[in-house]
Amino acid sequence: MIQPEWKTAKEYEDITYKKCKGVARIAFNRPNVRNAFRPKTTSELYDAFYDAGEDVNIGVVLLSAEGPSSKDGVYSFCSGGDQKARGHQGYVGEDGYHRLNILEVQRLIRFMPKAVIAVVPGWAVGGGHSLHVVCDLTLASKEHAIFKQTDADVTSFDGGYGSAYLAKMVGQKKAREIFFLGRNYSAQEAYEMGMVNAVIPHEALESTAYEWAQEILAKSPTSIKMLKFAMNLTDDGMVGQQVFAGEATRLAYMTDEAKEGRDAFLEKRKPNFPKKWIP
Ligand SMILES: CC(C)(COP(=O)(O)OP(=O)(O)OC[C@H]1O[C@@H](n2cnc3c(N)ncnc32)[C@H](O)[C@@H]1OP(=O)(O)O)[C@@H](O)C(=O)NCCC(=O)NCCSC(=O)CCC(=O)c1ccccc1C(=O)O
Repeated sequence: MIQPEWKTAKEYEDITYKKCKGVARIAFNRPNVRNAFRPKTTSELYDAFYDAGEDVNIGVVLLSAEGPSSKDGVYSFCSGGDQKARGHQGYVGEDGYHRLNILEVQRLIRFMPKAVIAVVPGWAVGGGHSLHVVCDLTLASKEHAIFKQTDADVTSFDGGYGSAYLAKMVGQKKAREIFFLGRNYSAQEAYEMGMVNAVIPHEALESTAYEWAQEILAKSPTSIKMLKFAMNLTDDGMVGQQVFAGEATRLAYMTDEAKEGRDAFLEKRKPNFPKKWIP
């Protein structure tokens, strides 16, 4: 079992943020409330994910959780929006504004050009369940992971990736069952449905996630990025096309044609493109 030597990348209140050999680990750190997120948590998540996205030395991000709870020893990944912070228009932060900014975190995960792995040590519930859905891969604790959708209990429904994309993953009937009945599902059941990649003994969960990350890091970064964006494309409409096409343009920038186009403009002459119509 590999024991990564994590180094704290930045100190936060509601999350921890560490890095080691190409891998960033962002973890919820409110275990006594089952890692529910309040606006401070989502702002910190956004900041850390943005940093991991910008860091050229990072290729894979683990979204994990600290724990267990010091009150009762229960493990959790995330239990969604903190219902104590919920106002009449969203979740209320220290500035008094009502926000739904976990969706911005979802978009960062979805559109970052790096693989994001959800590492689920315990409860993944409500908005916490949606977060694992939007991650590229999910690894779950054999003993402690429980998947559950309570959105319909608290009238805070994720009608985007959390439900519609989940339905693409597990099928329409199963997704409707998950949301309409709100039952508990074990890691093994979630695996059989197709929303978990592997069920891992709890002791080995974090080290396995790190090993999966290292396997991904051994691949070509451009391939991983283009494959992620290609697989996103059909579900993300024009935005999916925009993200994929942006990277195609970047690849075109690297050709002699692009250099000639730029140089011709700067030298105020007609471009003389290499006439190679590659079949
Ligand atoms: C997770 C549970 C099933 C765990 O049950 P159990 O093990 O019995 O523990 P409890 O005793 O219930 O909880 C222990 C302790 O934690 C507190 N707690 C747990 N979850 C939350 C929470 N979400 N908010 C606040 N506090 C929480 C609990 O009160 C206890 O505290 P004590 O002080 O010790 O009493 C169970 O806990 C459970 O069901 N939790 C609630 C799950 C839930 O309903 N979550 C919210 C779903 S809605 C959501 O997540 C937002 C959706 C969303 O993100 C969104 C959607 C659409 C548009 C935008 C958005 C957006 O951006 O927000």
